[in-house]
Amino acid sequence: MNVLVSGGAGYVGSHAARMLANAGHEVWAYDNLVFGHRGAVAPGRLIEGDLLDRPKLEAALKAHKIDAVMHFAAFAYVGESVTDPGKYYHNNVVGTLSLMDAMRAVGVRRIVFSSTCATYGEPESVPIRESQAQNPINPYGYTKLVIERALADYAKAYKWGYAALRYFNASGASADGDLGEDHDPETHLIPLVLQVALGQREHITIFGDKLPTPDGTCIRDYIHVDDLASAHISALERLEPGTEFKCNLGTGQGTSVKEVVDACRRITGHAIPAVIAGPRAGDPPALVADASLARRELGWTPRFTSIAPIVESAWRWHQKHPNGYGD
Ligand SMILES: NC(=O)c1ccc[n+]([C@@H]2O[C@H](COP(=O)([O-])OP(=O)(O)OC[C@H]3O[C@@H](n4cnc5c(N)ncnc54)[C@H](O)[C@@H]3O)[C@@H](O)[C@H]2O)c1
Ligand SMILES: O=c1ccn([C@@H]2O[C@H](COP(=O)(O)OP(=O)(O)O[C@H]3O[C@H](CO)[C@@H](O)[C@H](O)[C@H]3O)[C@@H](O)[C@H]2O)c(=O)[nH]1
Repeated sequence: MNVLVSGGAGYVGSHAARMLANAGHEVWAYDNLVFGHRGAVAPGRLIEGDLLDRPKLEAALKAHKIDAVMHFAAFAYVGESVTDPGKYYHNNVVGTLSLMDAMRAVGVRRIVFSSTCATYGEPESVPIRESQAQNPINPYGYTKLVIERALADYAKAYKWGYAALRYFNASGASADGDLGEDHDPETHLIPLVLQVALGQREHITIFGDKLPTPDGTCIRDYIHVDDLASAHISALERLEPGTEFKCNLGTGQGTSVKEVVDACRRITGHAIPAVIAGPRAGDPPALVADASLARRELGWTPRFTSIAPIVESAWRWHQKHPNGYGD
């Protein structure tokens, strides 16, 4: 297939684009480079453009005879979405509608969308199944939920096939250490801990150690970025007009913040000082996927099921690229 990967210069999108190309698809990354990196895209495969630029999008879809879109482009800082919701609704909702309408105008009817477990808000129970109520507790989560709904409506009315994949915590890096996580500012736990091991930070701050979890720190479901990528490809290859997938993407395993820090200590051999602070506002104590639906519907199985190999892959990337992509 000819696939347009929006946000293809970003963290998850670049891994998916590379895996798609390796699987024999023709791939074009569409990214405005606000957070993305030229070095994360295969040479000659970047179309520099904004989601809100409808004419440019339509031209790209037409010129490359695009069959399907993988849509990663969005803003994803939960805290900033609370203080500046307009920025998030504009980019994530208006921007995505611009993309969807460009697809409609050109006749592209397959899309795989990056949703998030943040659409569930405070979960009713853990592990989280797709049937749980979606009540986001921040604007970022709402922007993703709005698009899930819009996709369902477009799919019904215009006979689209779509997948809304609700990721848990994307983590890790490509096996060769050439693609990885480079966010500025960085807010995610694993890269921050590894920056301590690289000597770029004094310590890691642990947000809360008296939460209702076995060791008192937050539990998350860390899913390797290449496993996310392979789930996207499985979904894409199953999309027909009228197909609808709404699946969690996680491992089903919870790992606490302390366990992540300990794994990083073992793997890097660095003492990694940790400072305990209060919990971060809006952080649920535990988020773990029931990942069985994606296994059944997408025929997908994550290869990374424990934190150590995920951290090992991230550590390879950070050692090889201590300053990220360097742009
Ligand atoms: N990283 C996670 O743990 C996680 C978890 C759940 C969901 N998600 C979702 O997955 C997607 C990818 O996340 P990521 O961590 O790779 O983020 P990222 O910031 O690394 O990548 C997003 C890319 O989209 C581009 N972009 C943003 N707005 C754009 C616009 N208007 N036009 C063109 N390009 C634009 C950015 O330049 C960037 O390259 C996002 O939609 C995010 O909400 C991520
Ligand atoms: O310096 C830090 C950073 C994080 N944490 C904790 O580590 C865990 C993971 O945090 P982080 O890596 O920031 O990820 P999340 O806040 O869980 O959010 C990510 O995962 C969500 C889905 O779970 C996505 O929706 C978001 O886009 C993505 O940022 C949380 O318990 C945090 O409280 C710390 O203790 N110290």
